[in-house]
Amino acid sequence: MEDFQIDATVPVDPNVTSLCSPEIPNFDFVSGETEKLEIGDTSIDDCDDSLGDSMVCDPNSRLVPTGFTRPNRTDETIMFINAGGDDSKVLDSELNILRDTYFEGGDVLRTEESIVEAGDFPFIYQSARVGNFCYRLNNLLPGEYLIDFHFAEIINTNGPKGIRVFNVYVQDEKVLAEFDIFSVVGANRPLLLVDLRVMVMDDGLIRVRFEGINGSPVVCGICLRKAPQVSVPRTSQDYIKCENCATEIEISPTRKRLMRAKAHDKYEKKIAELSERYEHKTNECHEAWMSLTSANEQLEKVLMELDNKMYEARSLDQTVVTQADCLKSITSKYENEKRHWAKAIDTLHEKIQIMKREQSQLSQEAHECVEGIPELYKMVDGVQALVSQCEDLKQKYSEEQAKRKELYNHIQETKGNIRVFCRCRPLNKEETSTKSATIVDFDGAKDGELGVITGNNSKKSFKFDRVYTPKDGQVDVFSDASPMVVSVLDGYNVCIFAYGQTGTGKTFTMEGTPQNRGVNYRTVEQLFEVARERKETISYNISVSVLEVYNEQIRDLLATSPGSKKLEIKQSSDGSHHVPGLVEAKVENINEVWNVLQAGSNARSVGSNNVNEHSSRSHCMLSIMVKAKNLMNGDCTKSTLWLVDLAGSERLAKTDVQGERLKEAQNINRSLSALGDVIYALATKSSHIPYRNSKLTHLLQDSLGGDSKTLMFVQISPSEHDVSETLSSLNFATRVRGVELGPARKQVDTGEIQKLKAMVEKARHESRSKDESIKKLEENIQSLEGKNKGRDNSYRSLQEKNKDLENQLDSLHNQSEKQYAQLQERLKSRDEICSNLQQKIKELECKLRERHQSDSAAYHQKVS
Ligand SMILES: Nc1ncnc2c1ncn2[C@@H]1O[C@H](COP(=O)(O)OP(=O)(O)OP(=O)(O)O)[C@@H](O)[C@H]1O
Repeated sequence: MEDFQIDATVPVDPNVTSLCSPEIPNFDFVSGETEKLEIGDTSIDDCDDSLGDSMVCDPNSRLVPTGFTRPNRTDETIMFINAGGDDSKVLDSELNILRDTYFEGGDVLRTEESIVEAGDFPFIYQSARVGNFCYRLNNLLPGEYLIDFHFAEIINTNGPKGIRVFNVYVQDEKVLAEFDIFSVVGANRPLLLVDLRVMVMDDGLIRVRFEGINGSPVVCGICLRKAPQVSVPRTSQDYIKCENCATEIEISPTRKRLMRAKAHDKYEKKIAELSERYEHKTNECHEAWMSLTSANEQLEKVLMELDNKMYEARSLDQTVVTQADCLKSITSKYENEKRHWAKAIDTLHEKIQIMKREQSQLSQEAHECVEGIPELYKMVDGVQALVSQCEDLKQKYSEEQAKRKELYNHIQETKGNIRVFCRCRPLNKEETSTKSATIVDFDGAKDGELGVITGNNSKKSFKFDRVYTPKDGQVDVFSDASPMVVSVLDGYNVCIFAYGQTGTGKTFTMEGTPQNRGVNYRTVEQLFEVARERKETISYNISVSVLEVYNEQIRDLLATSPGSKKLEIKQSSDGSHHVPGLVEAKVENINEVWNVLQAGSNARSVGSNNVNEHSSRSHCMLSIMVKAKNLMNGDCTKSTLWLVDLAGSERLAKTDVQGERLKEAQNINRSLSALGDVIYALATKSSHIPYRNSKLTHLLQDSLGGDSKTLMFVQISPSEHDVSETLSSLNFATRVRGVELGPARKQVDTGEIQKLKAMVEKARHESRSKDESIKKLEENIQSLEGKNKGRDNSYRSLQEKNKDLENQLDSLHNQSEKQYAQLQERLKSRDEICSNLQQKIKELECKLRERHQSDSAAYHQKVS
């Protein structure tokens, strides 16, 4: 390798001069086509200086150094191969070297680009062999040859530097180590390494091998020349030729020795000097190389940093843009929220105004209420006074009622607990048609007197509590009976029965007709009316039973399934009598009562061919049970009203009946006699009252005697044909009434009765007026209390509402303020972040600029 000396033709570039890898000590690169690096060059003048004046004109003293010739293509060129081999030229026609040239490996690349500084052979640089490859040049004559290598980075100019670092071997000796074309000349520039001296041995073979270290080797062309003969100064001869005149000057042996010694010294000196220079240059090259490498590295780093900074700047830009967008959206959101909250605040303000108005109104109302409180207190006092008055009145009323009851009872008693009303029916159609005479005289009827013409112009007079002529209607009859009826509501047992001959109007008086309702219906009607009147003080519970007694058998007329079970009269523990199993229909109003009565009437007709016939043979009994509760004092009473339509009284006397009819007649007779006996025993205050002699009296036991009141309707016929029956009935009635009261007692009664009546009326009137005033007072109190309560409630509710609204308002206000503050804070923090970011960006930009400037300066500095 030390034998090779190379001239390199490189473009004139002020920045690139004489660069050489330290690993290639034998290569010199000469800048410029015309310039020569005169390493080891010696001129004849130097010889003259060294040899003295006598040597100046000696031509042999001009020695031309070898190995540093320009690569001109002269006759000594054997062949010229470009990388592809297609443009290769073999200049030595005697040798067929091209045919024996082998290329192994690598690829050929071509380009149309031309390199202007390529000298006489631009075409060489338009193709290149790339990759690891080898040339084998055969059939060369033994001897020395010179090889030129043509390189150019034209093929892969755009690739990064340093990827094509390679070694070159000639004859298996490394002639180029880690050779990098780009680092020497850069891109698109030719590089010519010339005059690699190679010795061809007897085999006539030259092997040139390219191997990459980093990337692929590149070569554009190879030129092979014969090495010129080295001109040796003719120091061995005795003569030297003058360079000016070509005169041969004879040299003496001494001088010759001297000259030789001198030349020897001179050359040695020159060699030493050259060695020194060479060493120095090598060091310089090494340093330059090192500095270039470090500069490159630094440049790399700087560029990397620059890239990083650029990337950072770009990312920061993007961040800034994103932040700005985010900020914009936040701002718009904030604006929207601001608008929303402003609207909400406006609404709240409106609400506050409304609420304030309401509050002031409420306050006003409250003030009014407060102002009205004394009045209210007065009213309350008044109400309290009224309440106490009311209580007082209630007490008085109770007392009055008790008194009234007592008086009423007293009146009833004075009238007689057993009262007898006589009623005469009109002549019926038959009697009228037969022009039957009327034997009843009603002249004293108003005074309860009745006369019956018995015949022979004799007249028998009777006196009763009331006498009703045929003209008297049902209303007249009931008006007298009603006070007794009302007694049942006062807790007295009452018994009303109709007695008389068949067809004299018993049923008519008791039941009546739908157009002319009788005592039964009117009694119950009155009971409900009075009960309704007294409902504030007394509550009544009324139930009804309907039954009949036929042949001493009790039959429930309200029983839905007339049972086979025999109904019996039982005595309760409290002494009252009742019939277990008897239907007691609870009635609330008169319509229900009417339905019950109708049901009883219908049941009575069942199983009978002739209703009237049957009715005359049985006792029809309507029992009205009254349970009363005094709401003022809690007193309870239980009383019964019996309304009895007795069987015809004439049955036994009139006919001489047999069998069943006789039995009926006997039963009727017995029961009516028993009734008479009981009434008689009561009147005479007998120790034993024979109630149990018949089912009729047994059933009526509780309503006959004691405090109970009895009313008997004795029904008579006006017809002369019924005179005996009429007299019989009137006698029976007289017996009942007469024995009971006696005429003297009745007489005494008249004045007192009037007096008591007036008292009762007065008491009743007072009681009613007091009741009314109490009611009114109570109503007033209630309404006042209600109003007061309502006002209190409304005031309270309004106050609560007001409080609620105020609380809501406060909370809303607080909430909105909090949110507003939060939003402001967020906005502030966003602003700060933004400004910080902007500041950072600015700083970074500044830094980047500074870094860029400093780096570029440093780079420039380094490069320069
Ligand atoms: N005061 C009166 N005014 C008009 N008609 C009457 C009066 N009293 C009875 N009558 C009529 O006389 C007839 C017989 O009356 P009612 O049937 O009531 O008699 P009675 O005594 O019940 O008979 P019985 O004992 O057979 O049941 C009926 O048609 C009735 O309308």
